[in-house]
Amino acid sequence: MSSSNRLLVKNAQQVVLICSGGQKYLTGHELQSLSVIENGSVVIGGDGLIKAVGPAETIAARFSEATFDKVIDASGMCVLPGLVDAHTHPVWAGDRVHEFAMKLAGASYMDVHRAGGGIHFTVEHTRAAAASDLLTSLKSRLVRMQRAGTTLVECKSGYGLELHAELKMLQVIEEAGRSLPINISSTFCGAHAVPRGKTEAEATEDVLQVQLPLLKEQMSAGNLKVDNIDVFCERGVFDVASTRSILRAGKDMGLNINFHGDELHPMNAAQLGAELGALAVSHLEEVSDEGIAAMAEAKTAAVLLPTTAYILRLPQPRARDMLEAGVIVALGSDFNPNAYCCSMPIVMHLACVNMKMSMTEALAAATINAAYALGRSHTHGSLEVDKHGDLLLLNATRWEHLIYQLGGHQELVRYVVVKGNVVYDNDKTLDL
Ligand SMILES: N=CN[C@@H](CCC(=O)O)C(=O)O
Ligand SMILES: [Zn+2]
Repeated sequence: MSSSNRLLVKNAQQVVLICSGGQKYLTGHELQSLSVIENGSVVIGGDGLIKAVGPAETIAARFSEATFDKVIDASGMCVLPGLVDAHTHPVWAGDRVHEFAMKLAGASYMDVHRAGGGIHFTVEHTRAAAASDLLTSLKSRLVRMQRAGTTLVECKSGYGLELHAELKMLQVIEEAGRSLPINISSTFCGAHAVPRGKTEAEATEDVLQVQLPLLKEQMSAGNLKVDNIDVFCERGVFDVASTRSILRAGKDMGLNINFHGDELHPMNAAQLGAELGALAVSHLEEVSDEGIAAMAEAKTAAVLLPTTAYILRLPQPRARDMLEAGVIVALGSDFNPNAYCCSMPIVMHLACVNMKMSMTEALAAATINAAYALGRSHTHGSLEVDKHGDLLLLNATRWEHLIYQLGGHQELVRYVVVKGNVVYDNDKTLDL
């Protein structure tokens, strides 16, 4: 074989495939052990897709005549698929460090929100910010995520709450995806809160009659690419009826349904997600048994966000009950001004300790199942032939170090690779 390939990663102590049978998600007993090759190699072709992955000797023999743009000797290292962060709010201006002190002193999330802080504070600053400033801060946040191993990330709008500011945020997300080597799944979240001066009914009408039609126009004209629709379905924010009408309208435009539900109060949002064929519902701290059963049946993924429960001292999402019921469990960082965390390794650690997930469950939730929640598990989330050559290399001989070493990813992650190109080399500053 003599065609040119982009990258050979050879002789890794472990290559963690996650799965090897083309599964789109993993549930139940499939999560007890993941597919791992001891002493393995990976080849990424000139198209950036995985051409081969297998035992080092087999790959060496098969590619003995091949040429590679780059070869990494991964002796003593582990190779994993790039991590997938299934829920973030990374476009905003104005941090909320002052609110952290209030929350530590006992104020609840909704106390702060009702007092005009929380999302409202961020909306005010984001509306006033120039797109170029939002882009600069978004890019630096995405780079931080990437250095912690994330190669596919969901990014929401939702701090505009009116047409022009929402479109500004979506354009900034799109521009970041064009200028940085990271995969983005973009989400319209114009119903993230009821804006000041409007009732819930008026805000719902604005999303249905103004924001979504204009978004559709922009998408049809090829000016904007958006993947998902989101609503914050919560008591005092959007009720089930408003949520249903907005999500249905988004689905009619071809968007995947992926929304916030059952976070602070039980709202039957999980059942709503199942009814609407949602790809995912996030949060679920207050999900009911019926909601869990409905999500398992409908194959609606549960995107669990361990940082939120941790920071807000909420009850932990019932990960074990969901896993036992066969729900597709995914993870997200929920990066936002309330939960300032860019690191999926920390998220996995919290999921294991606080939500009682095993390390194999957490890694699958942060790879193949998170990719499923974004409708991308046919191309991302595992190291299988023809998927994107997105991976990370760890300075460790067992992959579990990535979860075990709390906050240790800065030293552990040696390389991050996207479509066969090294986008982060921990030993060098790359000029991308
Ligand atoms: N719960 C609603 N939305 C975000 C928080 C956004 C914010 O507080 O700015 C979340 O997922 O945690
Ligand atoms: Zn969120």
